Amino acid sequence: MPRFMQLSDGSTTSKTSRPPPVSPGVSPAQRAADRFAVNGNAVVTGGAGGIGAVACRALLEHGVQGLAIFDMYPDRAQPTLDKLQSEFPEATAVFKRVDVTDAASVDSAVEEVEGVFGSIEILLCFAGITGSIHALEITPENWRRMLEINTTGAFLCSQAVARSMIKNGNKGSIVLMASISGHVTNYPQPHVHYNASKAALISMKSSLAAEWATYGISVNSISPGYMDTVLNEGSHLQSLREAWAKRTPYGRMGHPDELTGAIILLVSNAGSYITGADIIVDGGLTVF
Ligand SMILES: NC(=O)c1ccc[n+]([C@@H]2O[C@H](COP(=O)([O-])OP(=O)(O)OC[C@H]3O[C@@H](n4cnc5c(N)ncnc54)[C@H](O)[C@@H]3O)[C@@H](O)[C@H]2O)c1
Ligand SMILES: OC[C@@H](O)C(O)[C@H](O)CO
Repeated sequence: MPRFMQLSDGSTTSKTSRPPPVSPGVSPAQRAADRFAVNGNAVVTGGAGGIGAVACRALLEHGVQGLAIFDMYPDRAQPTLDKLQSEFPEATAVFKRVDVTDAASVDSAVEEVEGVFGSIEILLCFAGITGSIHALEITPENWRRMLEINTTGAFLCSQAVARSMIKNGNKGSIVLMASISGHVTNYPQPHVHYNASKAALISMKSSLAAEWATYGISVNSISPGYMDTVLNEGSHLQSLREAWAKRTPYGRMGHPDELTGAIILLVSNAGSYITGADIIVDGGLTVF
């Protein structure tokens, strides 16, 4: 599996090396495509549906060859996998039933994926849960579960994949799914545990970026605003959805596909000098 990006002019570059020199033999359109090409193999946690599944399609569109979805629910993952495999027959997409909070399950899935694909260059840590409970009513179990899945899970997956990248001498890119909830307090729904779990991810991204830069591994995060996914669906959420749209300068919730530009930037050669960054994609919600 390629350790370096193969460019259309025959040269190679790595995610963290300088951008390729402008080559006279290559058309501007091809250079533009090269800039956002994503080579290698990827693991996407929480990729069975929602934002994760949309991100999987974007990775394959941009050239990822091997894709592994780590998620809890095979019934949700199977239709996603079938669709991706039929749209991208030249790629290999696999599902691993992984609970991201279980270090042993994460380690063995990473080892298996390494065995199938040979290497892992990209990790998207998108598995997560939400939940609205007033702070006075949150139980220790509510608190621990939120932090375990959203924060500890992302750490365990990042650690396992970074160990694999370093062992194989691979450079790579890790993207953590944070949220505007890590920057500002959500309103009107109360969820201090969710907000804390996402704020911790934004901090974790900076620490990991600092520690792993030496190995050529970039670590960044994305902070979406309110996106139209099942996480935010249901008639009981209708009034909240309206309130969120109203608070957003763009006047609407975001579509998951509107996150893919930021994701591809962070894992392609276009992002070769970006590490430790958080990209807010929120229709302007956090400008106030
Ligand atoms: N939808 C939004 O508005 C929004 C905004 C900001 C951030 N986010 C974040 O984006 C991510 C994806 O959100 P989504 O809207 O697509 O939600 P989603 O519920 O559709 O997807 C989350 C996925 O994570 C998986 N998952 C949950 N616990 C897991 C575990 N222990 N192990 C493995 N997989 C597990 C679920 O099975 C699910 O497939 C989450 O981290 C969420 O916090 C969402
Ligand atoms: O901040 C927006 C999201 O993180 C999330 O969709 C919301 O907080 C769920 O209630």
